[in-house]
Amino acid sequence: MFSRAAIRTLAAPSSRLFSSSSARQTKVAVLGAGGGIGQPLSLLLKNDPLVTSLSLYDIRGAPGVAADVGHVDTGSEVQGYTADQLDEALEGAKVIVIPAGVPRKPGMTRDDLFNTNASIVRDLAAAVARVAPTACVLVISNPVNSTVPIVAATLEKAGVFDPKRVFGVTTLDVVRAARFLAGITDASPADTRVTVIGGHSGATIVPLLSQSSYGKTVTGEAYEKIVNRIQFGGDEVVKAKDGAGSATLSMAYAGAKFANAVLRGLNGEKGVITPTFVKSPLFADKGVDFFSSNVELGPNGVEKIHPIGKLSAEEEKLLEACIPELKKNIEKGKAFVA
Ligand SMILES: NC(=O)c1ccc[n+]([C@@H]2O[C@H](COP(=O)([O-])OP(=O)(O)OC[C@H]3O[C@@H](n4cnc5c(N)ncnc54)[C@H](O)[C@@H]3O)[C@@H](O)[C@H]2O)c1
Ligand SMILES: O=C(O)C[C@H](O)C(=O)O
Repeated sequence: MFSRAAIRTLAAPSSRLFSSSSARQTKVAVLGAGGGIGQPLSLLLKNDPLVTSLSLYDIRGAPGVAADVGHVDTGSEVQGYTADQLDEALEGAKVIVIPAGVPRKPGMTRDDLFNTNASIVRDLAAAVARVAPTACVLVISNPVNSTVPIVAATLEKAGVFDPKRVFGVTTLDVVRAARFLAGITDASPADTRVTVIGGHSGATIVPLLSQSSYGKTVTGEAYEKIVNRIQFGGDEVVKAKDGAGSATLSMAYAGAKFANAVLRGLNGEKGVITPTFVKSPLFADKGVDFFSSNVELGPNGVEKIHPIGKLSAEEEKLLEACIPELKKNIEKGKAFVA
């Protein structure tokens, strides 16, 4: 049915999504694995050659997802855990991805999710502090601008916070920016990478189009439009899903891509650089001590936080609008734990 070459192609791991360095391999845990993001994310992680063991936890449905994903013919072992098995799920995990929590419905902001998701994320972080205190924690649950400070403050309270190992996953903004820019320039998304800084909601999302060779050709109304689309891409999906949730498939792709970058860094690969929302000195003097910017990943997590570089006048204005909102979101997260 298939030629030898075709069989080889089918068996090869996806080179588009995952890059693989020679592997010191790793146990990865997904908390919220039964959800809209958790399921496809688990499938994609099963296909990542850097993952040796996949631990799937949710308050409902994870054993079923694990049984299903576990039949995929890649090398990693998969185990599912029920609501009362969180500690077992975290045992030995080096990377922990958290998409647990409720998604938006039309008309809601990400901040409207705070009341439900803050305590979910805090309780998961407390378990991480207890069982896997040196793991890298990748936070997807919204509102990311507040949930990352919640995770950091919870780990800090337990005396195990390492700013190099807590990440807000803002990769979907980067993925969207590349896709949308490719759409209006007819270039390949591989050539339209855009650094996106700030946070992960509306005005706190600041795309630096001026730093991209294709991006800087976009001006006037087209510029206003694409910035708005990158900042509010999430709303587009929420509206189209019409009450059935928010981005899950593109988020799973983005989450797997970022997890692979972290794994490559942990494996000692050099030059792994991507935007992510971390404890950062860049705008600490303005009271914003978590910020997304290009970060080099390495064997300990964050290796180096890159400066934001030169901004256009429009980007300076976007940044001005970002800072006060981000500050409010971060303070809300910290206050919740304090
Ligand atoms: N960072 C981003 O770019 C980004 C993108 C999309 C969605 N999100 C966010 O990700 C979160 C999840 O979205 P979704 O569409 O997968 O939602 P979903 O409702 O489909 O899935 C959430 C899962 O979390 C589980 N869960 C709830 N409480 C839990 C707990 N205490 N421990 C473990 N699991 C728990 C639920 O059982 C469910 O399976 C939302 O907060 C959403 O806003 C973030
Ligand atoms: O929009 C949302 O609520 C989900 C996510 O943050 C997104 O950007 O798609």
